[in-house]
Amino acid sequence: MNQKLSNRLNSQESSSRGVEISVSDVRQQIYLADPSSGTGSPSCCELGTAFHRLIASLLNSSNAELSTIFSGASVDDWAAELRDFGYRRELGPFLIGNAAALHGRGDAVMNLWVAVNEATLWLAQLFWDHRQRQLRDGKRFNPSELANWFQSEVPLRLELTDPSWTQPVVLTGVADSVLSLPGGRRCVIEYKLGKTAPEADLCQTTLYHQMLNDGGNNSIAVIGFLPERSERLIEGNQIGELQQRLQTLIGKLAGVDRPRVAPQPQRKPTVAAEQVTPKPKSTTEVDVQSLAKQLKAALNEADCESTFVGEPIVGPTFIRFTVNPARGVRPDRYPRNAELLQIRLRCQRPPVIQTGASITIDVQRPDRQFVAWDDIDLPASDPLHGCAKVLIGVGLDGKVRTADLADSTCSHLLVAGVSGSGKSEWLRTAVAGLIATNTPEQLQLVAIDPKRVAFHDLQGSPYLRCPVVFPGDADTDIISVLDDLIEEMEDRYASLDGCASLAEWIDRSGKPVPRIICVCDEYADIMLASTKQRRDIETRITRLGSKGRACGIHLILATQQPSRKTITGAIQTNLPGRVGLTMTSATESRMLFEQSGAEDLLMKGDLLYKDIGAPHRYQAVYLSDTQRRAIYSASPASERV
Ligand SMILES: Nc1ncnc2c1ncn2[C@@H]1O[C@H](COP(=O)(O)OP(=O)(O)OP(=O)(O)O)[C@@H](O)[C@H]1O
Repeated sequence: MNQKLSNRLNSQESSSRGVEISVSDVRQQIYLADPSSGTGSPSCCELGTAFHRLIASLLNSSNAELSTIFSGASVDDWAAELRDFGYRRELGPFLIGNAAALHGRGDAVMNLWVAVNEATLWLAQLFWDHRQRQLRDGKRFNPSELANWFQSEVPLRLELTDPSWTQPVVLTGVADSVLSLPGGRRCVIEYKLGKTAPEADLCQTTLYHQMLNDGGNNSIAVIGFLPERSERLIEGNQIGELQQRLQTLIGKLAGVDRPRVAPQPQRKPTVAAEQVTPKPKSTTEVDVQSLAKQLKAALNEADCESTFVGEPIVGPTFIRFTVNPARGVRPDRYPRNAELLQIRLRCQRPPVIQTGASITIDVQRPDRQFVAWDDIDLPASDPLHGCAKVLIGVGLDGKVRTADLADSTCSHLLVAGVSGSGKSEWLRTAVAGLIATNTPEQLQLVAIDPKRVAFHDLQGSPYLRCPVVFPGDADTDIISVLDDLIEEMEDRYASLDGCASLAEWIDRSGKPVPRIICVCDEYADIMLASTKQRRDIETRITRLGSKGRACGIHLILATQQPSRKTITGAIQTNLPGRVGLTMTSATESRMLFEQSGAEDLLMKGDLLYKDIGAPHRYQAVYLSDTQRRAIYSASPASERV
């Protein structure tokens, strides 16, 4: 990052006060207001991340590498060299490392490859033109100066004020790239892979531009690789009106555009999302009939002649068709032909197919809906006991599914999913649901955060039994955190005095006793630190898992890596409730559910949940950063009026 920019960011940070809101919150709201304009997300999240990494890595090449790349005699040579270099350094290792997850997704990989070609050609042309200008002006072309043009992943922060607001709003975000051209002009660039949501992308970029505080001279560009390059450039003098409209929306989202009311976290936070978040669309807005026709034709092509049973059910994420196979068609033909169905129905992932008494085929909705926190009802809370129900998601019937930790079938939860599948969001929403339905006398949280980002906002919360645990910090001993829970468990057993459960104990004493819930994001990080640590942690998790429920101590553990090393036999047995977000392979899905299926989920909170019986599919509830902070920092229920 250049010095000027870094100075500005530091000074902005120190002067910040007011309600904090992130650019991605604003983007999400704009997308939710018109999801028909695109998928809202890259065509495939891991591929999008790989693409970003490749561009950042090219731009961060060493001087020697840049000199080699730009030694050719034509712009095509430069592009070829950039592409080969990017392949060797980023793309090749990514494709090899994710071979299993990318199996059957040849179209998406091809798109990525075309996008990489387009992106390297674009960069080569940009630099070539610069070289030609340098030569024309009699100046030396120095490839290493190009790297200074771009700053990747630039963190930005800006305090906004408005006369009609009750307090300032602090806007935060990370811009993909800031291009500083010779002559002082700067351009904010967002790279998008695939058709996302053009309006939301433009607004996001406009906000980054405003956060750079560059005045009217500089332009913004949203450069998409769809996979062919598409560029939307807006000059500085056209940006003002858009910024004004965005400021109005930000005021609403942050809840500062009207007199503030006392926080009521038991229900919904003060975010004015109801004004911008549409309810899920009715079934008539998806062309279910034409999708059914396409599905029937694809099934016939796959020699899976079928009769459709009942009406298709339209959920927020996918549409479920139930079919009966014609005589002579074996049920296992359906999953084997999932990839053909994916191609014919033009879906991102193969449909999830479950076979049983009849066969269900879940086809991704072309206009996927997210389930906003404001659209759901939280589980009821008992004045004495509080509520032990954890939000899982919303099912096909539109109903909220919860897991009752007081129940032995789901007293502890294991959560797994690849990076970007929505694990951390799910955990944070689960914690928000618990906070919103309990007082600190009814609930104590132990939050373990190896990635340091999942529970940061919880710090200082009265619901915490101990400060948020960041494994790796010098003064943090994860084993003693678990030992403290075991000690508390043994103490509680000594006090239960014949009561079979925490509920019975509370009823007998007439006083609340807090349920203790230990939530850990990415527990593989602490498990795999060393063989000894792995054994030590496994022993403690097993003890808490086997005895914790009766005295109200529960574990919710998440991991990106559901393997034999992290989900050992003892952990499998003692953590009965399973939340599976998108996984990299059928093998990982089997680790959690003893069956495949989670590898075909659609990221962003699309999940399977299982306690007893077969897994069922839900869409996790979306809680914006602002809403989450409002709930995490709201006064506890006991102080509410
Ligand atoms: N329920 C949801 N509804 C809508 N979007 C969601 C939902 N859950 C997650 N997302 C989107 O998916 C993105 C990735 O989510 P999240 O950070 O929770 O993934 P993750 O699995 O924890 O990844 P990592 O392990 O890399 O942190 C989020 O930035 C958010 O935009």
